Amino acid sequence: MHLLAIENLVVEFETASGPFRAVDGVSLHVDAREVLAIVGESGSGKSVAMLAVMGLLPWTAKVTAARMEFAGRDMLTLSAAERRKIIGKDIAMIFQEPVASLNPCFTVGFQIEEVLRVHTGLDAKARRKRAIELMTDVGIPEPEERLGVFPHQMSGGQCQRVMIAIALACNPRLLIADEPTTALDVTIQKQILDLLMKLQAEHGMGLIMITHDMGVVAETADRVVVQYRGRKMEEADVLSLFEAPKHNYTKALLAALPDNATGDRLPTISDIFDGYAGDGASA
Ligand SMILES: Nc1ncnc2c1ncn2[C@@H]1O[C@H](COP(=O)(O)OP(=O)(O)OP(=O)(O)O)[C@@H](O)[C@H]1O
Repeated sequence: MHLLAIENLVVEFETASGPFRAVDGVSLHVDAREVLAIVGESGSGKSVAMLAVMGLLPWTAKVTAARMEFAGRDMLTLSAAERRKIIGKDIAMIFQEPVASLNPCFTVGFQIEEVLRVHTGLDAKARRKRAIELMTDVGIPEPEERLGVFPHQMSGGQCQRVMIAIALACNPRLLIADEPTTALDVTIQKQILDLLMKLQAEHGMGLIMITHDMGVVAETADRVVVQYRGRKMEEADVLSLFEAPKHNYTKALLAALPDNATGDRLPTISDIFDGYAGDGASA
């Protein structure tokens, strides 16, 4: 049994110009202790697919799937109350903009302890102790003092560490990281990726890494799903994908890596993959 299994997921938004299909029949799975990267350029429906799993899409979104199971439970038929018990506890998500993801009005300590209050039976003293433990785990120095600060008093990297602490507060079985390093300085990106990989291994979590960056895929993933215009183009283990990509779009993503630049300009996806009609044509 997979930790998360999705079959034929479709997400359609009601827009002023009619229905818009952001996710078009995506199937994927992830197991415990496995890192699955979902890669594709901006707008390919990576975030929307995972927000559908979390139940975090606005009412204008219509979500259908042949199957959406988490740890053997059918997520499609869960009541809102049952889903709330799983989301934030067994499945947690971190986002691209750590500063914007935290509430500016509350201290970091309050925000970590609030998750523990909602999802665990810990009393106030135990919650504080656990919050200090979590701040230590994510590498924030002087954790006791830092619990009293507000998000704007921390750097972007530190805010992302706090978001990771909040996500890990209830020992989730699955963590979804949506472009977790994109908004951070290059020097900090590596630290945050290393931290995520260390915590994933220590906790034996399944991890879904949403990214547009093949470098991040190479550093983190066991298996990769390549998505384009809402559709899955290719799925492979990470070595096969880099050594023998099957789909033209995957080849274009790889060719657009800075290391593969030959002239004085970086190639873009459309330089390599022009004229693609979205029909799943492979090389
Ligand atoms: N609430 C919404 N209403 C209408 N369209 C939406 C809504 N949310 C997202 N979309 C559209 O769905 C498509 C997929 O968006 P999504 O955020 O999943 O892309 P992505 O691959 O994660 O890229 P990015 O990394 O830029 O977020 C985009 O075209 C986006 O404009």
